[in-house]
Amino acid sequence: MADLLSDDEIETQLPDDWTREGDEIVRTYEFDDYLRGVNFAQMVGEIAEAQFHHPEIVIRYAEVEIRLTSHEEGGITDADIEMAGLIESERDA
Ligand SMILES: C[C@H](O)[C@H](O)[C@H]1CNC2=NC(N)=NC(=O)C2=N1
Repeated sequence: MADLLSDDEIETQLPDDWTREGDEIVRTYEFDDYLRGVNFAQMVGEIAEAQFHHPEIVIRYAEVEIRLTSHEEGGITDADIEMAGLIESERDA
């Protein structure tokens, strides 16, 4: 059971371009077209399965919103921060 992060820990550990919204960390990625977003969502899903830590993924036209929280802990933990970092590194790949 991971510990909930403090407000300061979240603030300092949140990757660039991610924002905190209550018990979630959020980022919206923009794409040139819809299917690039769909493909990105698939990649995020694969990371989620590997990590066994699953975000909410909202696929819109030319953008994908990712929301992360640790449901069992009821807030933001290291698992969320780590997942955001993994998504960022895949996005940059
Ligand atoms: C039973 C529970 O859903 C599982 O242990 C995992 C699956 N994926 C999960 N994903 C997220 N974001 N939070 C969880 O607490 C979580 N729990």
